[in-house]
Amino acid sequence: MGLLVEGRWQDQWYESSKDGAFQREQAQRRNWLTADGKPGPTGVGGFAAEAGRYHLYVSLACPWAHRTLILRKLKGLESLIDVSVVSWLMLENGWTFDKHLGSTGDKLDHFNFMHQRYTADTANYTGRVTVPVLWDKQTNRIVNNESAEIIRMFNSAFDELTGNDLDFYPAPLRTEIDALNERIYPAVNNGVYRAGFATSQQAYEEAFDELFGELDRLEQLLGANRYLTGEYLTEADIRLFTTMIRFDAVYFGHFKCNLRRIADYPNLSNWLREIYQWPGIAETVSFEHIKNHYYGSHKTINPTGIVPKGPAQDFTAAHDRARLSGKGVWRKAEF
Ligand SMILES: N[C@@H](CCC(=O)N[C@@H](CS)C(=O)NCC(=O)O)C(=O)O
Repeated sequence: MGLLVEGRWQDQWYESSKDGAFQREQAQRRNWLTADGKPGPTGVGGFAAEAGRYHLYVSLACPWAHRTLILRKLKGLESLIDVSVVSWLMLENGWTFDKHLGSTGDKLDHFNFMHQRYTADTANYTGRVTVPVLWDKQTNRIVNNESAEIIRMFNSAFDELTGNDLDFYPAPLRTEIDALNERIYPAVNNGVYRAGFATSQQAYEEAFDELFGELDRLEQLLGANRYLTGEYLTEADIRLFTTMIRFDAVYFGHFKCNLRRIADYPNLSNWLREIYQWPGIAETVSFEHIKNHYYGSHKTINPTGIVPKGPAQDFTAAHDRARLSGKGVWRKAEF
């Protein structure tokens, strides 16, 4: 685990703040890929949607990268955007392309380390080397390394090329989706990390209480709603899914989020099984990468690197969600 300083790799664990709270660095590359190459909400323009031009770097262990893989799959982008998968083990060299440890290798340049991808973008890059990364082969630049934005681009930029009319961020539901994301990101998606990487009892307990407070609210919401916003499966569900699918196997033990398992929440666990069983989604889930990565890589919180064998889980078991009315994914009238 480390970071780049002026283009040089330094092995260094996360620095927490004075009060022991985990600080996540803001993603630094924020350009948008758009249908015609016009600039998006941030960054510069020039990144037009084209088949074969862009490459996605992911870890199958990482919940943020996982979102982008799901949108790539459900939006029919697999033949347009190829993927390189990093190794599950992230130690002194950060993310690597070690093929003996689950990586596909770097399909573009055969780099050994993900930090080489960042210095290929900017020779004197300073910052953490994170996944996902959306890379432009034409300009040799990182388009964007913020998953929340990459999934928005995937939701629409390629529609004319693919003819895919699924909409995970439909206009009439945006206010609700934004509000859910704003609650769920700090308390749940990042909340499990805030609990797991806290270096003071107080910071841990604050994260823990917020996390389970929010899970209780979501459990209640999913008692009335088939999906988070109601009848349609949206981006908000996908973003919650990638944290929930890792919860009982990793966050409960490794990150000490152990008030309750997701399996103990009837609505959340049935919702989780429904999403897991959604066509295409199970193929994006790798418990081999997930468990090996967290337990093997975080030596400060699991010094032996021993990976627990359990828990026994079956996400293919029947769910009860059909009792609530659902319409699947929203379809765009035109694009
Ligand atoms: N804001 C980023 C966060 C990505 C992120 O933190 N990824 C983790 C893996 S789960 C990572 O690459 N960490 C390496 C590091 O921080 O050194 C996003 O959502 O895309």
